[in-house]
Parts: sequence; C-alpha cells; structure tokens
Amino acid sequence: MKSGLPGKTGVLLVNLGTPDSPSVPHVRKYLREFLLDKRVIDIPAVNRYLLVNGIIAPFRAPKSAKIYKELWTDRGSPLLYHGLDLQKLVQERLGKNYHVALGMRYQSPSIESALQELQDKVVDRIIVLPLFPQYASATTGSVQEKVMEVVGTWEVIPDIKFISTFCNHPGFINTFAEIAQTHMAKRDYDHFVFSYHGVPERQILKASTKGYCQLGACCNTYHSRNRYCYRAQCFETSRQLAKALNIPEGKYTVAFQSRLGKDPWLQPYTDNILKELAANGVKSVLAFSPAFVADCLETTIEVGEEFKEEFEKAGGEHWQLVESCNTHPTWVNTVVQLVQEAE
Ligand SMILES: C=CC1=C(C)c2cc3[nH]c(cc4nc(cc5[nH]c(cc1n2)c(C)c5CCC(=O)O)C(CCC(=O)O)=C4C)c(C)c3C=C
Ligand SMILES: [Fe+2]
Ligand SMILES: [Fe+2]
Repeated sequence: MKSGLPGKTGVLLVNLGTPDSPSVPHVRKYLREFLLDKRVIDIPAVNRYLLVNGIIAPFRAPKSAKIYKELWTDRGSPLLYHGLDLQKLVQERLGKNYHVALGMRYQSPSIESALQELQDKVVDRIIVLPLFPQYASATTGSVQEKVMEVVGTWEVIPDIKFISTFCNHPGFINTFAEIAQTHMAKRDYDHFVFSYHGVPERQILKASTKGYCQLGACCNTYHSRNRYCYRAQCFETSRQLAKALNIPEGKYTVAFQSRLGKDPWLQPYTDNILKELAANGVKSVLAFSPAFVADCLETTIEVGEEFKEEFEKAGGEHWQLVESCNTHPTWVNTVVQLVQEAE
C-alpha cells in the first residue's frame, strides 16, 4: 500500500458511540441517531421513523437513561473513555509516522471530526479499524458506509483500508483468554457462556452470499463463503476461545443477548440459556461478551449484573463476567499489529 514516499498513515479507530450524558434528553438523542440508521433497524423508512420517534424514543429513553446512570463513572461512559485511552496508547506505540484518531459512529466524537483531524494532519493513507470483532452490517458495515460518505466529499481521496473482521485474530483471542485466565486461576467453573450482541435473523440472511447461510450447521465452519456472516464469526470466535482455554465442547454455550422488538433475533437467547443451565444444576458460570472490545452497557450491566441476578434467582451460585479488552497490554499490541498487517 505504501508509495515509497515518506508520509503519515492515519489510523481511525471507530466504536459504536454512547450518549453524551445519562440524562433522558441525551439518551433519547443517542437512540434516535442510532436506531434511525437503516442498517440497524432495516425496515422501510416510514415504519422506522414511526417506530423510533413514536415508540422507542419516548418510551425506551427514560428506561435506558436509568441504566446508563448506573453505568456512568467520574470519567463518563466506559465505551468512550476506554476508546480514548486506547487511542492514546496505540498512538504512543505507533509513533510519529502515524496519527491515530477516535471516532464514534453515533454522537461524539463523530467520524466526521475524526476524519477531519486526519485530513488536517495530511495523512497519505487511512486505515479504518471498526472496533467490532465480528462484521455485521449494523456495525462495521455502517461505519464503512459513513466513512465512504465523508471522504466522498473530499477533493483528494487517500488510500483507504478497512479492517472488516478480526473475529479469530490470535491477538484478540489471546487478550480475552488472558483476562479469563485470571478468573479461572481463582476457581473452577462448571460452564462457560459466550454471549454476543444479537441481530435480527433477517439481517443474517440478507448478508449471506447467494443464500449460503440457512442459520443452521452452515455457520459451524468458517471460510471464504461465510467470511462476513455474523453468526459464523461468533461461532468461530467461541471455538478459538474454547481452544485457547482448553474448554471442551459441551462445557460451553454460544448465546445472543439484547434483542429489541418482536421479530426473531439470533438464538438461543442468553437469558433463556442461563435459566436452563441453572435448572440443569450448573452452579458456576464464566461469562464472556466477545462482541465488544470495550466494556459498556451491554457487558458491565447486562452480562455482569442483570444476567448474574437472573442466574442466581434461577438457582445458580456464581456468575462472573470476563471484562473486555479495554486497554489490556495484549489488546494494545494487537491493535498495533492489526494496523501494521493492514499496511
Ligand atoms: C456487536 C455490536 C453490536 C451490534 C451487532 C448491535 C446491534 C443492534 N443494537 C440495537 C439496539 C441497541 N443497542 C444498544 C446498545 C449498544 N449496542 C452495542 C453494540 C452493538 N449493537 C453497544 C456497544 C451498545 C452500548 C453502548 C454504550 O453506550 O455503552 C442500545 C442502547 C441501550 C438500550 O437501550 O438497551 C440499543 C437500543 C439494535 C436494534 C441492533 C440491530 C442490529
Ligand atoms: Fe446494540
Ligand atoms: Fe450460516
């Protein structure tokens, strides 16, 4: 990719985004921007506007704001401050021939401002790393579309490389494995749950190349035909994590969380699985949330607190969340490596 001429490489790290504060108006503004994205709620535009403005924004925003208040810290939202910390550490590691910027797909700092920062630094090429290990149209696809929309307005469009998936990158797997080992060293676990953010099944079928994915055993192996299938990537991440941690098949379950609305989302649902596990006598669970590389509402609150409470209510005794990659040194090394591999 390099021309042989000296010049800076721009690195754009992008995560989903979070409200500016846990207040109801800020959460409502965030949910509106997020859920009006046609890649996130992929229904006809008029229905999406009615659903988001008529139901989700008025009714969900106050409930979500309450949960965001629980999550909020002195440094603000974890998704944002972990992103800023990661940006700083990766910048230090890559040095002066690189400029590393952080953008959020929704809210701030925006992708527009992050790309402007790179343009101001006169970068020759840009490497975009959406911070989602598994490609989904709603996340990585949406980031790619937004970046192309913004740079499409520039007079000079530099070389751009997108890192679309890193679901089985050894550095990503090792980061989670190392964090999990700190918990596994302290006690034995009866069972392991890999809980991924869900998506509507319809989105998996739409993203499938030539009808390859049937939401069945087709996702049990990972190869060029299903490289971008979110379900196949979640299974691949789980297999690699199980391998790295010597977890035998039968001792782990892949499940999906955070569904919204009445349409079928990817199954099994984590909240059902944890009840089944408790009913089958499983007492202790180590729970991973490997669709995220930074802790956020979905990991800390949903997996770490809500699922724990439900598991214990159902008869389980010990539920432990594996914290996300955040600024773990192996993860910082991995991001540096992903950038270098993309050049
Ligand atoms: C793997 C990453 C994510 C996918 C895929 C995804 C899909 C998706 N999400 C919603 C609806 C909501 N998600 C919410 C929060 C949220 N989602 C992700 C990531 C993915 N979403 C993150 C990182 C977060 C948390 C951000 C934070 O601030 O900590 C929320 C808001 C919270 C709530 O009210 O529950 C909603 C709503 C849909 C519809 C969707 C569809 C594919
Ligand atoms: Fe989400
Ligand atoms: Fe499949």
